[in-house]
Amino acid sequence: MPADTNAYGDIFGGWLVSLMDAAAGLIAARRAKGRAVTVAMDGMQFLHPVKVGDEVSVYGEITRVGRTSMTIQVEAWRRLRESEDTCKVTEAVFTFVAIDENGRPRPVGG
Ligand SMILES: CC(=O)SCCNC(=O)CCNC(=O)[C@H](O)C(C)(C)COP(=O)(O)OP(=O)(O)OC[C@H]1O[C@@H](n2cnc3c(N)ncnc32)[C@H](O)[C@@H]1OP(=O)(O)O
Repeated sequence: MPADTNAYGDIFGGWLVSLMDAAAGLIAARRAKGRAVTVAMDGMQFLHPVKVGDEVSVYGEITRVGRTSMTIQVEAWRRLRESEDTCKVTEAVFTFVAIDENGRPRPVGG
């Protein structure tokens, strides 16, 4: 069986979560100007399947900045390979914490 799909050709949810985590991590590192780690992922919902060959796009934005943490809303969208049809397949709220070289939380800064 392919590593990223089930027997019916649907992408595993974990593959999408990984993509979304990576996207949120990019946003967090950029905002924190340094290393940031995932501390929580909330509100995950899978609304539609993704098939092999679909185009997947991931969008994220920071919705809150705390002292050391950032909340990032992430959505994944699918476009059918041979059509303009798109739909949101999943969304989640990620919390990242900026950390220092010892792995301890550090202020995100202004
Ligand atoms: C296991 C893995 O490999 S998972 C993938 C990668 N992620 C990791 O490795 C992270 C592992 N976790 C850790 O190292 C630690 O939990 C840390 C460094 C992220 C946080 O350390 P803590 O001692 O819990 O820090 P602390 O209690 O001071 O909280 C830091 C911030 O995170 C926030 N926070 C902590 N836990 C949560 C949570 N479950 N949900 C939302 N926010 C949280 C706090 O509110 C605080 O935010 P603020 O400073 O903006 O007010």
